[in-house]
Amino acid sequence: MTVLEVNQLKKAFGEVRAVEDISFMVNRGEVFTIIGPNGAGKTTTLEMIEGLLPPDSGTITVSGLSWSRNAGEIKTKIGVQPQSSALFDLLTAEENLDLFASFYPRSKPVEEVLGMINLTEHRNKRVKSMSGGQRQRLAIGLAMINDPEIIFLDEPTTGLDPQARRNIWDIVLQLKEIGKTVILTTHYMEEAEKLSDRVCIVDAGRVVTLDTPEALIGRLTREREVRLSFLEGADAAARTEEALRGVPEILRLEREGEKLTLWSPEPEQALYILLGFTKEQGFRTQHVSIREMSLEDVFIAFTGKEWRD
Ligand SMILES: Nc1ncnc2c1ncn2[C@@H]1O[C@H](COP(=O)(O)OP(=O)(O)OP(=O)(O)O)[C@@H](O)[C@H]1O
Repeated sequence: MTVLEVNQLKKAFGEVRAVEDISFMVNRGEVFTIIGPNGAGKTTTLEMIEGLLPPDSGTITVSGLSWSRNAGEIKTKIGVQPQSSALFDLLTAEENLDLFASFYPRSKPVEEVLGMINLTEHRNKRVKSMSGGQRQRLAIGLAMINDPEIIFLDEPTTGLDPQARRNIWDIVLQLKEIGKTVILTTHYMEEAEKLSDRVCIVDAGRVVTLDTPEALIGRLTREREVRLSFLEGADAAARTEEALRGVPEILRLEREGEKLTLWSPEPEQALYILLGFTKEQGFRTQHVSIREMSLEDVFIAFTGKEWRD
């Protein structure tokens, strides 16, 4: 069931065409991640969906409602993670949650939210003495205080250390478990791959591709990189390289000393041929690996830009 539908959104700031044409639909209960290079239009898109910025054209439907007619109702259905700078520094975690809860006619018990964001023990800690990770968790808590259907998290893990980042992943997965829809942006590829049901890649204000991480990776060329090295050293590697030239399953070969790398659309078959030859010659191989494609390869293939991490 669709909970969010975005159709042909456009937004310009003077000469800057931040969002050219963005359309997508999000299903209930999914983690939907928007990724893209710097300035691709991700934040502008989120701000339009969140009702903070009016689009120049296009439509946004949240659970069948539109901002122009049902703004009050939409506000009860969405939760937006505030910038951690918007938290009240002198208030405790619990006081911040109480305050935000008072803005809504209906809210989730503060106790429950503290548990979900793993701040029960720190409920009486003031924001100003919290770590970056604790502040981000509190910001996510504020986004869920009105028990919304859709939760927007704009780069919730940027600048956090790996452990703090993982703690945030746990919260996202818990939200998914209880049936919430999460719209996420991130600059971390591993995060997008791990958390998302579907990933939408935007570039220059347009959707360039949208699918599950697995399907996106599967759409790339089936060529795989196979690496190995030879215990007998460079000579054995050179002789194997020579023997494999012209094998139809092997598209390309590169050698550096005792290390050999090859590219093949049928890596298992290529390895079978290669190992047949090395066995015959009495060469011993080690560090054999087939590199799998990742979301990072998808990103580079679709945007032509390196991923920044
Ligand atoms: N209020 C504004 N006034 C003028 N230009 C803006 C404004 N907000 C965004 N832009 C411009 O619109 C483009 C898209 O910006 P946006 O912040 O949506 O990109 P983003 O994909 O979120 O980028 P990042 O990954 O760097 O956060 C950029 O060129 C940006 O400079």
